[in-house]
Amino acid sequence: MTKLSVNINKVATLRNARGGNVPDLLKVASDLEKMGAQGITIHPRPDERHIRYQDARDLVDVVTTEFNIEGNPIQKFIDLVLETKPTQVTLVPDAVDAITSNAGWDTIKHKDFLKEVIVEFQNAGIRTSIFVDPVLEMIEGAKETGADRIELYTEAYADGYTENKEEAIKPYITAAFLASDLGIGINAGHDLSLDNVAYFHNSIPDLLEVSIGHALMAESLYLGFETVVASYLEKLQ
Ligand SMILES: CC(=O)[C@@H](O)[C@H](O)COP(=O)(O)O
Ligand SMILES: NCC(=O)COP(=O)(O)O
Repeated sequence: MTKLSVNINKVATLRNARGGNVPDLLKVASDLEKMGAQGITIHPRPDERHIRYQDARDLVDVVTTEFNIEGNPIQKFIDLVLETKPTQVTLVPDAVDAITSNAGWDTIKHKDFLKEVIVEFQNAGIRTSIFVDPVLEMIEGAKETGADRIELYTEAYADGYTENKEEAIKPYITAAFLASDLGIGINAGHDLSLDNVAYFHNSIPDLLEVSIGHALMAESLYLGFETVVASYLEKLQ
């Protein structure tokens, strides 16, 4: 079964816009779980543009499904994850000033660093995932790092979906089969949406989790959280 983990970064964006606590991030996370979300994902960036480090500390006592914290493993992030001990940590190599996550890891070049960080999280009982492009050498490199899972970076799939979905999905299928052969769990995320998620899910074997935020929030502005979450769950059956 593929779990839906809802990324609530953009709820924090709206909250921060007025400096208060509306919408209440903790209540939204809890309500999303009541509506069927099987995980909550956050990505506390160094500039705390949306999710704040304190949000992670508060959410760990609220989230009852799977709690996934994503981020670039700078020391401040490592310390936060070891302090809060979420279900999963997803390591993302994005630059501090990146408008959003925009690259997968070079798991060959950064093997030693990733191995060291991953062991530290695993020793704390935290499942580890690393954000990668669907490139076979990077999947093989991910195996070498000891990560429990990979998260396939799906922006390229989403970009190509409308034009030619059969072509857009090809590298992801190949990468997924290799990951499965290597015994690595498969997550996926970035720019997945109600339009493109079903085809991805139906094409990728052993897909354990999708984390979806930006599109889900935009879709919910029109349709509401309950309808949108239910639609995602139906497409992930
Ligand atoms: C890693 C990834 O693709 C997303 O999880 C990321 O959290 C999106 O970040 P923003 O919400 O800041 O665009
Ligand atoms: N890891 C992907 C994620 O959490 C959400 O990405 P997006 O749906 O906001 O692009």
